[in-house]
Amino acid sequence: MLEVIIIWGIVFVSFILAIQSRRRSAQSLPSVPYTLPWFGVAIEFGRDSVQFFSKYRHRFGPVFNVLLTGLEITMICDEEGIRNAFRDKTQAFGTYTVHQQILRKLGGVKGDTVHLMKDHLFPIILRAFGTSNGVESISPRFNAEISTALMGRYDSHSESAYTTELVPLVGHCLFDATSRVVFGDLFPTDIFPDFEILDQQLTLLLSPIPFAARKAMRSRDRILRAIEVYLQQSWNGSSLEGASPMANDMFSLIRGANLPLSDEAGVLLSFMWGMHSNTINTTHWLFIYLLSDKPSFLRIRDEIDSTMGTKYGGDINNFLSSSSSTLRSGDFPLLDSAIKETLRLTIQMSALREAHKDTEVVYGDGKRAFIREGSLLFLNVGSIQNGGRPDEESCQFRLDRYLPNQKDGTAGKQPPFFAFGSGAHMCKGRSYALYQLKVFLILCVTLFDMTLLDESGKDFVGDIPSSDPSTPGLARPVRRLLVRMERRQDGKDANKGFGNGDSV
Ligand code: HEM
Repeated sequence: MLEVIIIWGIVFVSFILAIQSRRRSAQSLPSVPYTLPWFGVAIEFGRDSVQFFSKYRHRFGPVFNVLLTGLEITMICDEEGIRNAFRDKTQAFGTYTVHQQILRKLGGVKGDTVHLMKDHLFPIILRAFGTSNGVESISPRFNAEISTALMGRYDSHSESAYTTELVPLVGHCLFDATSRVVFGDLFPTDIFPDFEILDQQLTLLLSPIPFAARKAMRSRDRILRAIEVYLQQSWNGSSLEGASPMANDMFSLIRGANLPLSDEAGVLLSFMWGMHSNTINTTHWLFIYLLSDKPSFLRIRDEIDSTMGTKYGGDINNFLSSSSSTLRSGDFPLLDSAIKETLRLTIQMSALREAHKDTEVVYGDGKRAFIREGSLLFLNVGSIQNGGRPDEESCQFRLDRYLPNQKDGTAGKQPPFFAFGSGAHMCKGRSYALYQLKVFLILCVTLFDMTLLDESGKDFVGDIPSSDPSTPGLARPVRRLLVRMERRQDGKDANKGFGNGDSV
């Protein structure tokens, strides 16, 4: 009997809170209606977040409130509003909540390590991965590791051509290379399949029903155990054997915080997720867009072949041993545009903020959205970057959209681009991310003829596979695609020195 009274009591209080919350929201912004107290719009949002935004943006305009698992969130789908929230002139917004969720649920961290991460580790990450000097210092090792990873996979097949799944090809090469660059050769790169599951199921893991993500939790636990073993074996009291200076600086701070070993591993896992997930997914999409569109692919290949010939004497080894600054000099403008276009289309939404005080966000043509202290703000970058409706031109992949000085004047009409965020919390690893994307694509295109295949191994025809609508960060394709890799017979000069065990 007592239990029944308690349960009814909870239900009653939830309803009152829900009604009050609706009344309060109604004073300022429109609210998406819901029937389930506390859960709010969770089911509709979780099923297809892209459709959710498109529907309610159309109905309520670009700024509206939702109740999502007990949290009152203001959704902003407006360029001016997003720009202003990123700029955060009144310093009203923080990122504590989102980092805490990542550390707790993805990293399994039990203690409070958000300040360690934000205030101490992020500046180190920015110096190493967000500046040209930082990337310059790690690029020689990255070039060597990525070539070994790519050619190692090719050499392990006896035939001159082999077929493989696109996701593991891209994922393994980038994951292995960057993990070794940062953490050294002792790092257990064989955790990649578990990392992939964790990334795939992240939305479920972050949801209030994490038991639905049991598979991801098991993967997380296996990864944590492997990182713990790595730390125990490679830490010699002052450095991690073979690791980069940035990893040593980071880990010295983590060790200095006197955390249990499991939390140390969890902090590293959270960092690793930020370092790999978006980069791997973007590279994956870049290949899908280019390989499914032959004319675009051939234009990119011509650009790469021609620059390889004129600037690097037709030898990819010269390219790999050159300074990373040469890649920033605008020698591959079409490739730069293709990467930006891929990011524009695939980043669905990117930023969550909490309001430390009552404030306002100016949006549209001067409208003001009132944001109450304690509520959350969701900056829905995807809806302003890619138009949101499949019939719109801005939803199509256009290789030269971001080419500078377009003759037809379209450069002036480029859609907004916030794939790396903006303002104080802009991505700390953006320079390294772009560097990896470029080098990997240039290597693949120079050394291989690549053909995209469908699940049955036939040449891929038709539309670009749709993305998983439940992933709120960077889109993931729902279809499994294969790729045939065959050593290029033309452009032999650029190929020289590669294959059959030769290394850079
Ligand atoms: C294509 C690859 C990448 C994309 C699209 C990307 C995108 C983003 C975005 C949209 C944010 C959120 C900004 C915000 O909340 O306002 C972010 C934050 C961050 N990114 Fe990246 N990222 C990429 C690669 C990387 C890499 C390689 C690293 C290296 C470790 C990295 C480290 C970080 C960190 C530490 C933050 C948190 C910044 C803060 O809250 O101050 N990212 N990234």
